[in-house]
Amino acid sequence: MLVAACALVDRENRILLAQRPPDKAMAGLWEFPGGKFEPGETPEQALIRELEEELAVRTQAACLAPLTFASHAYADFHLLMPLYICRKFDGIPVSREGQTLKWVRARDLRDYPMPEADAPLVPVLQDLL
Ligand SMILES: Nc1nc2c([nH]c(=O)n2[C@@H]2O[C@H](COP(=O)(O)OP(=O)(O)OP(=O)(O)O)[C@@H](O)[C@H]2O)c(=O)[nH]1
Repeated sequence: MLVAACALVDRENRILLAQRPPDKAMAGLWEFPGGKFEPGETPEQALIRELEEELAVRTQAACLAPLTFASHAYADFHLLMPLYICRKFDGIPVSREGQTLKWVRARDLRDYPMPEADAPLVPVLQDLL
C-alpha cells in the first residue's frame, strides 16, 4: 500500500497530528495527515488532495519537501509511506473527517501513540525541529 503523509509544521515549529476516529482500523492512534494515492496521482497530488479533504488546508507541490519514508510490514499489508514536510500552507486546519487534531512539539511526539510504521519517523523530525 502506498500512502503519502505530511508533517505540517506551524510558525512555532509544532507538528500537526490527527487522531484516527473510533470506527477505523488503528483507532485512537495519532498519525500524520495524508492518505492513499488514487490511480494516476503523483504523491504530491495525493497529499494536496488529502490535506484539502481532511483539513481544509491548501498547499502546492513546491511547498512539499521530501523528508524521509516509512517501509513497514503490517500483518495484512506492507506500507510504503513517503513523509513530506510542509511549512507553507493556507488555511487553519479543521477536522473534516472526525479526527481530533493537535499541534505537538517535536520533543513531545512520544507522548502520542502512533501506528507502528511511524516509529522511525519520530527521531527524524526531532533531529530536524
Ligand atoms: N495518513 C497516515 N496513514 C498512516 C500513517 N501511519 C500508518 O501506518 N498509516 C496507515 O496508512 C493507511 C492510510 O490509509 P488512509 O488514511 O487513506 O485510509 P484509512 O485506513 O484511514 O481508511 P479509508 O480507506 O476508509 O480511507 C492506513 O492503513 C493507516 O493506518 C500516518 O502517519 N499517516
